[in-house]
Amino acid sequence: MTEDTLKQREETIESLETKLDKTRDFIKNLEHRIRLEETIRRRLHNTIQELKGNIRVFCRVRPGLSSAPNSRLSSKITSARPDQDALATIKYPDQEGREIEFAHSTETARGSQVEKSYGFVFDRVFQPSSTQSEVFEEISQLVQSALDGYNVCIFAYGQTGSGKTYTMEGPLKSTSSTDSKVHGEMGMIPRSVLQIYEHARELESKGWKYKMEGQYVEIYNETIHDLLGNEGSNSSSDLTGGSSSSKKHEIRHGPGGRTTITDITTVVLTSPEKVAALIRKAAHNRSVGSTQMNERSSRSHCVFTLRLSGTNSITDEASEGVLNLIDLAGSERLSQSGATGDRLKETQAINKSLSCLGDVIYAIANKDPHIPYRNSKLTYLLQNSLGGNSKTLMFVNISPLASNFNETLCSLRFATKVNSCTIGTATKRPIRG
Ligand SMILES: Nc1ncnc2c1ncn2[C@@H]1O[C@H](COP(=O)(O)OP(=O)(O)OP(=O)(O)O)[C@@H](O)[C@H]1O
Repeated sequence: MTEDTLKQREETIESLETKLDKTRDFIKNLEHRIRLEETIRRRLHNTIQELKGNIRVFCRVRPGLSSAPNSRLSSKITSARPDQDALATIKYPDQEGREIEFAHSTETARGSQVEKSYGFVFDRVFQPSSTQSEVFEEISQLVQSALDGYNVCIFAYGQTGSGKTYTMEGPLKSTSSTDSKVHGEMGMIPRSVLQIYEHARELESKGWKYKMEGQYVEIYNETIHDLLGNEGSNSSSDLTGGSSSSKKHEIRHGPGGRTTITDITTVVLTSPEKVAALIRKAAHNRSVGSTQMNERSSRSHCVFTLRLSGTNSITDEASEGVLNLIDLAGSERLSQSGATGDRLKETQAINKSLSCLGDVIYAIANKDPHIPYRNSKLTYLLQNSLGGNSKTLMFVNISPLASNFNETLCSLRFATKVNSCTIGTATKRPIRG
């Protein structure tokens, strides 16, 4: 090689190195801008959520019974007799999907029929034809908030058989099947976790690393049961088999607004498959309870908690958010249930804890000096996830049957009260350590 060629090559290398340095600087600059934009996105996202209100109510109407009734569904709608299975007259008057109107005829003392109409307005009304994915689209922004470091509570409220579990979990088989129709029926819990996984993975390129831990508990007759526990095991779970533990669990509120439950199983969620296994195990433990306690699933509150801790090694930011998804116990009134003995005790416990939930929400909205969190296990457990530091959404699930009209009216009235509450501005949870 001549000296000239060598020199030429050296010059080319030098020029390429300079170009490479410039490109490196450019990339560094872009990465810095992306990180800044992520911080701005978080702030803007939160502002949008605040403008929408920190407490929102969505109404969802379950489809009617098909010609070949689902036996579980028929047996759940206890007050419906075949001759009363007619659908109520329901109208959805507005284009925006926020209004619902129920028409109901009653007989006067003279035996003539009068039709009365009852109208309600919510943040969103989902008709029976609404799919799980349409419903999730409306809550996905809220789920994102938990990843951004906020506390989020999503409740499903309504009478037994109105579609609370379907909304939250979907049909049980949907969490394990790859069949696309069944998969399409997945409820809010698996969809939330999947979305969180996807976002967390995207955020890795911006320096964020997340740890996700899940817990699933049942509150039955004011007692906490671990739905992920194995009899005789301690705090870690392999999510296989097992039945609900009979251990006594206490709620503890620690520093920095962190709530823990003693002796509870916490599962580190490393894959969507693990979430599906978690839901299957919780459902199994619940059904074990049901056969022993006569349809216990309808008589207990189920709380799925996902704790998301994130750290950013580049910007030194940290966030800790909690997402609670709660399938509340059936809300039917005592007079309707005709309960006696143990059933009466159960119904009283449910009614008390549901009215405590209402009281807590009103007290927060009224800025009362005393918020009665301690009046029920459910509100005490959710103390740090309800109030100024949180975002709350309530689904009011309702039945379309005319025979369920009175219960539907009660549910819609409760939900209207909740909807009239405005909870203070949410702030991020303080970071531990
Ligand atoms: N939107 C829907 N689309 C199709 N099926 C639904 C829908 N909502 C509910 N169902 C079906 O209706 C039945 C009762 O619903 P689900 O078990 O969710 O009621 P629930 O309110 O959770 O009752 P419980 O208080 O007993 O837990 C189930 O068989 C469920 O699959």
